[in-house]
Amino acid sequence: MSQTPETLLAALRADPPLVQCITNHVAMNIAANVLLAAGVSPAMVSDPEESEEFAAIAGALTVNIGTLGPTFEAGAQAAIRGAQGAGRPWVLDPVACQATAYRRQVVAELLALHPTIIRGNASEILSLAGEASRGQGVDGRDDVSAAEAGAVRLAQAIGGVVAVTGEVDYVTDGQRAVRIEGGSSWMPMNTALGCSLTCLCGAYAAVAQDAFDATVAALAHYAVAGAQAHGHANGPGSFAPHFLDALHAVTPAVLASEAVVLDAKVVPA
Ligand SMILES: Nc1ncnc2c1ncn2[C@@H]1O[C@H](COP(=O)(O)OP(=O)(O)O)[C@@H](O)[C@H]1O
Ligand SMILES: Cc1ncsc1CCOP(=O)(O)O
Ligand SMILES: [Mg+2]
Repeated sequence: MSQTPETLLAALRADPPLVQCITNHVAMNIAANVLLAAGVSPAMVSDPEESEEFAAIAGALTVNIGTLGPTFEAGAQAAIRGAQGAGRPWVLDPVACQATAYRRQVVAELLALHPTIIRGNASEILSLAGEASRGQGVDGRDDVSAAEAGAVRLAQAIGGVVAVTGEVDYVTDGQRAVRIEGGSSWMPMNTALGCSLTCLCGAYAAVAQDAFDATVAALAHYAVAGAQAHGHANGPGSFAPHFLDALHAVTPAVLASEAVVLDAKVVPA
C-alpha cells in the first residue's frame, strides 16, 4: 500500500533522519540549509577515509557529481558500499553527465551500482538514457516530456526510481508514473536547488517503505514550498530565503491540501 506525501512528512518530522550528502562545492551549504529547514539532519561527509563507515550510521546516502574529481569518486564508491552493506537507499544526482567523457564514465560506473533513486533535469536524464541532450553544463535545456520515455527505460534498467524535474516533474519506477505540478520559475535561477532536492529525496527515502512514494513526497514538498515562496518573493534573490521558510512551514495538512500529484502514463507502455 502506498504512503502519501503527508504521511511521509509526518514520519520525517517525528523522527528526523540523518542523511549523508556527498555533493558538490556549490551545493554543500545550500543543501544543508534546505534539509535543516525541512526538518532533517544533513552531514556532508565524503572523504574515502570515513565515507563507508559513515554510510552505515546514516539513514540514506546521496551522491552528486557536480564538482567531480578522483578523491570524490573514491569517497562516493566507498560510501555506496557502506550504504548497500547496511541496507540503506542511495540517490544519484548526475549533474552535467552529458558534458565530458570523465562524467560519462563515472555515471556509467555509478549506474552499475543500482541507485535507489536518480534525480536529474531532463537534459541529464536524456543523456543517461542514451539520447541526445541539449544540456548546457549543469543547466537543463530540454523539456521534461522529452525525457519521459527515457526515464521509464532507465528506471527499468536500474530497478529503481527516476525523477525528471523541470516546470512539471515526472517520476517513474518503470511500472508507475506521476506528474507533480507547482514550484516556481525562480527555482532554476537559484543554483543548487536541484542538488538540494536530491538530498531531500534521500531524506524521504530514509523514512519510506517504498522509493517511489519517497520521491513523490520529496518533490511534492518542494513544489508546494516553491509555490508558496513565489507568492512572497519579488525575484530569484528574495525567493531563496522565502523558500527555506516555506520548506519549514509546510505541514502534513498543507501538503495534503496543496500538493498536485497527477497520475501519468508509463511511456512506452
Ligand atoms: N519553470 C519551473 N517552474 C516551476 N518549478 C521549476 C521550474 N524549473 C525547475 N523547477 C523546480 O526546480 C527544482 C529543481 O529542478 P531543476 O531546475 O530541473 O534541477 P537542476 O537544478 O538539477 O537543473 C525542482 O523542484 C523543479 O520542479
Ligand atoms: C553551478 C554548478 N557547477 C558545478 S555543480 C553546480 C551546481 C548545480 O546545481 P543544480 O544542478 O542544482 O542547479
Ligand atoms: Mg542539477
